[in-house]
Amino acid sequence: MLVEKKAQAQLPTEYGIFEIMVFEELANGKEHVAMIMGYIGDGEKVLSRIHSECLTGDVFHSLKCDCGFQLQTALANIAQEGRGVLIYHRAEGRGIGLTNKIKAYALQDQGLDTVEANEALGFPPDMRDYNCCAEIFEILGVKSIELMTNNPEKLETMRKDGINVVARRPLVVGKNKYNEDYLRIKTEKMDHLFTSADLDGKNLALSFDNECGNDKHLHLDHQGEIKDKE
Ligand SMILES: Nc1nc2c(ncn2[C@@H]2O[C@H](COP(=O)(O)OP(=O)(O)OP(=O)(O)O)[C@@H](O)[C@H]2O)c(=O)[nH]1
Ligand SMILES: [Zn+2]
Repeated sequence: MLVEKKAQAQLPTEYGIFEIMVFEELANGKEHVAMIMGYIGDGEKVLSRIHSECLTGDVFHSLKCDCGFQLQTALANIAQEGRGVLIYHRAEGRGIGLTNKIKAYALQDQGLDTVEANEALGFPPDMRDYNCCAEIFEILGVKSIELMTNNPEKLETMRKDGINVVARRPLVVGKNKYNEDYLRIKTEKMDHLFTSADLDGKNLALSFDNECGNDKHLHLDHQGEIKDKE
């Protein structure tokens, strides 16, 4: 047993009403979250997302990665179907934690890419493992999933751990001039499943007046489009 369910309640959100459950990972005390919408029923073909924690992207709407855009889109897709599960996997910074991720960002400011920055800090490019997520699906009675991801390792771990992946739904949103390299490195060095059309495709229109963008409020809609807000 990798995780233990600790708490559950209803959580109304702007996407609709979810059931939120907290699972403690026994090996390290991490509190993973499952957001469940609708009736899981027979557990077949459940629209799902394993979302790795990214404080900067998810909370502060950073443009340096695509995480925040993916989180919003995944929740919106689940709401559209009225049934699904999002696991919020507490693996900040691909498992190296927030402090080290920000140290890696500082190295990226000096020209290193995401993989080189991790390595310069003495870490492998990606320290995540998804076994606890498979166990959470199992506890929820989810047997087969349509997984929203571009990461082949998530698909492989689910299959190995007995969760049948019936389909992959690509999640390509939020591309902009600040995360172009980050997305490219994901295909070139991490085997993520982007097409060249995804990478060459249209960037978000950023409507900053300055490079910091701190003189305007920006509104991000669910498709990752950025619009001015009054
Ligand atoms: N170490 C490190 N972690 C990062 C960096 N940028 C984002 N992250 C973390 O990367 C994780 C998300 O991983 P990604 O590679 O963007 O995407 P993924 O989860 O593997 O794949 P998808 O399912 O397609 O989203 C989050 O935990 C982020 O905090 C970075 O430059 N360095
Ligand atoms: Zn991110």
